[in-house]
Amino acid sequence: MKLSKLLSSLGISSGFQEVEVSDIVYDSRKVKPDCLFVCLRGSASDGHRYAADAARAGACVIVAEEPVEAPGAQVLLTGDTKTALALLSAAFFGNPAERELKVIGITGTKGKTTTAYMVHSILESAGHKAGVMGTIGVLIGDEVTALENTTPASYEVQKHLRRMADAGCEYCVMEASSIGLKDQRVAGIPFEVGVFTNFSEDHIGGVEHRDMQEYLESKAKLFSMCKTGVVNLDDDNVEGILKGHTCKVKTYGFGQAAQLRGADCRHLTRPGFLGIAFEVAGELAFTAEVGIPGRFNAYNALAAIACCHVLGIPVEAMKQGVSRVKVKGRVEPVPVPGNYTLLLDYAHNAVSMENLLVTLREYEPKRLICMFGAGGNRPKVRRYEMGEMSGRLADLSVLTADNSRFENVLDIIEDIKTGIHKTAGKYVEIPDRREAIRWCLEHAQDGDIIVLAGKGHEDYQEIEGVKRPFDERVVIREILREMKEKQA
Ligand SMILES: CC(=O)N[C@H]1[C@@H](OP(=O)(O)OP(=O)(O)OC[C@H]2O[C@@H](n3ccc(=O)[nH]c3=O)[C@H](O)[C@@H]2O)O[C@H](CO)[C@@H](O)[C@@H]1O[C@H](C)C(=O)N[C@@H](C)C(=O)N[C@H](CCC(=O)O)C(=O)O
Ligand SMILES: Nc1ncnc2c1ncn2[C@@H]1O[C@H](COP(=O)(O)OP(=O)(O)OP(=O)(O)O)[C@@H](O)[C@H]1O
Repeated sequence: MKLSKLLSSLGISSGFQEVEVSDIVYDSRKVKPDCLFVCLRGSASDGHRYAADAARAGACVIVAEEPVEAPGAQVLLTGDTKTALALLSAAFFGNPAERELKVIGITGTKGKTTTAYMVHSILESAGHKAGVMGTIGVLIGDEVTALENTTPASYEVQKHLRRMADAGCEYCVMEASSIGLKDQRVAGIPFEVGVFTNFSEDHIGGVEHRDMQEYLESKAKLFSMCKTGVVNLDDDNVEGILKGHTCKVKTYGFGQAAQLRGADCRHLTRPGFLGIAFEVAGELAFTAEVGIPGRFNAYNALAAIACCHVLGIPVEAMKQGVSRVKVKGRVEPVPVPGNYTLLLDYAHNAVSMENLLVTLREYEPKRLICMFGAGGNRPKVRRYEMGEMSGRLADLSVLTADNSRFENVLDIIEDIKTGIHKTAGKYVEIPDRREAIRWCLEHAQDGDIIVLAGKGHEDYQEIEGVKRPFDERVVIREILREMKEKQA
């Protein structure tokens, strides 16, 4: 693409010699001839240090916030290279969000992935092709491409928006993480709708947010980037989220003041299926039956319904969408032949495990069985806490491996047991995860709820630095087949 065309996205029309730019790159190790290199200040390093290397490797233009040495390349100085990267990338990929796609952004501490998949399910039920971008990866049709971040670097965001537009999508539903918003990874995207799910303490410290105020302000940015903001009126921080907003506002919640209200939540249960139903009132009136369990999923469904209401989607598609929704690894049911329920969930810390087990307990299982392990080379306190939580809330804990990384799985299990021993919780230890799943399936009784926690959407197990294929859906199918063959 011509440099002049790219620079017009930054409002620059003169001062540079015209060249053909082959690509945009922000990592000097990936520079290719005639590319434009953007220097970013990161958490561990500073791209400005690599400007000279990038120029020597063939970059023809360097975008920087301070003068840099760049032999043979033209240097463009700007006040904010992160925003520049976002705008240049949008132009490089032909501005897919301006011309071809309606983009919906979802922010909040919890429920982003689930709400995104609910909006996607409703849109597809209404006959609209939509893509999803977030923690699970990029979904286009049935194909999922993994991502390094929930909200990836702006160049990747724009590249995947282009892929969606080329695949004929009308919509992109994307998770806008607070760090993604702070880092300008979605800068320049004219969001059709921004959705706020909820706000609580998370992502503070280290390379993430300085404090809660910065975390809240980062999320709030979405509401000056979208046409309509759909916000949870029951959340205590809604005022903070809307501070400085420039969008129209649509409210949802289970309280009386919301424009779109939920009421009368009730559990739906039959063998192999758990869901939640509620009444939608206010601007719409119908019964929503959600195909995944938990009161929090009634909130996520109401958020998705409110978002689709703004988009003018008919009620019939909303009903169908929330009842059909499946989110990989988020209280995901797996079909089994017996009269019990088997679920996969991503919970891999004490807070999510508490949320999950308290929610499942509400379905009054005969026994609640929780199979889990804990990550190696991660803080031990997480293992003690998870052990204590499962010991307190499950009828039986099955202790096994997760991503042990470079640690011995038996040592990790010992740490989990330290937590369990603070409770009267029963447990069994089966260090091999496949064998632990087999044990659960062989010992399942009618009315049980068995949850395999920790891996969620992941399809690998990381042991000694190697990611080995391990998709629990496949493993379960194989074990069930072996059990059937043994019986025959
Ligand atoms: C702290 C943080 O957000 N880091 C992100 C950031 O990398 P960084 O700032 O650490 O990069 P750096 O190593 O300091 O390097 C700075 C610059 O110098 C460049 N460089 C570096 C070395 C070199 O030799 N040459 C060179 O050019 C780098 O390419 C980069 O442009 O930019 C990378 C590319 O966009 C991200 O992948 C990376 O996310 C890391 C993996 C991460 O863990 N981020 C977390 C905190 C995050 O973003 N999480 C959110 C929220 C998730 C949630 O809601 O649960 C997310 O959206 O994923
Ligand atoms: N609306 C909600 N309120 C509270 N907890 C929720 C809500 N939705 C989901 N959860 C809990 O959080 C877990 C993660 O849900 P989900 O992946 O949808 O959220 P997320 O915001 O994408 O999270 P993450 O950024 O950690 O991936 C769920 O398994 C559930 O236990």
